[in-house]
Amino acid sequence: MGYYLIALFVIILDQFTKWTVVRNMEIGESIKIIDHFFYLTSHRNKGAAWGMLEGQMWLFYIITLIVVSGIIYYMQTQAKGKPLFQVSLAFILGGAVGNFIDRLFRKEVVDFLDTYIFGYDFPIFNIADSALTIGVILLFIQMFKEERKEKVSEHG
Ligand SMILES: CCC[C@@H]1OC(=O)[C@@H](C)C[C@H](C)CCCCC(=O)CCC[C@@H](CC)/C=C\C=C(/COC)CC[C@@H](O)[C@@H](O)C[C@H](O)CNC1=O
Repeated sequence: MGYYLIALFVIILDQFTKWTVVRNMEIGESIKIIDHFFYLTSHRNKGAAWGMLEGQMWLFYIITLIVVSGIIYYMQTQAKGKPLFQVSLAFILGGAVGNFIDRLFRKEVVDFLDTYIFGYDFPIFNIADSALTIGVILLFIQMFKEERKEKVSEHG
């Protein structure tokens, strides 16, 4: 149950930051935080990453519901007793739900984290995307750990 609180925290932080951007910034408005590195730019995305599949909301609902139900199933079964596994799933769960709420009520996703560190044309993203990406990375680390553990036990 504790791990769901991580997802809840991600959702609340994600929705609060998006709500603040929507309330205080015009679309397209940009606030410089660190010159040439980091800006807050109010942006909307009707698609997935990089604006893929723009407007395909039903597809996004279906994918998100599959992702969310898969995660809850894994949290109740395979991830039992594996903290890193649980935490990575909780981050992905929080991110997926955060963007799902936007897609449901706004029919688009609010983005505002505008960086030039990852390469000039890196898309503008949000807290939910960050949680999803962190969750995916942690999941890979977890899978790598599991694989190594099996290797060691095989060879003793
Ligand atoms: C992060 C997944 C995108 C997120 O997926 C979601 O919601 C999930 C739960 C449901 C989608 C319907 C399906 C995802 C398809 C997978 C995908 O797309 C592969 C992406 C790779 C990814 C590593 C995992 C790299 C990085 C992306 C970005 C930067 O992330 C830090 C760009 C974010 C900006 O394009 C921003 O405008 C996006 C906008 O906020 C809507 N966000 C979504 O669709």
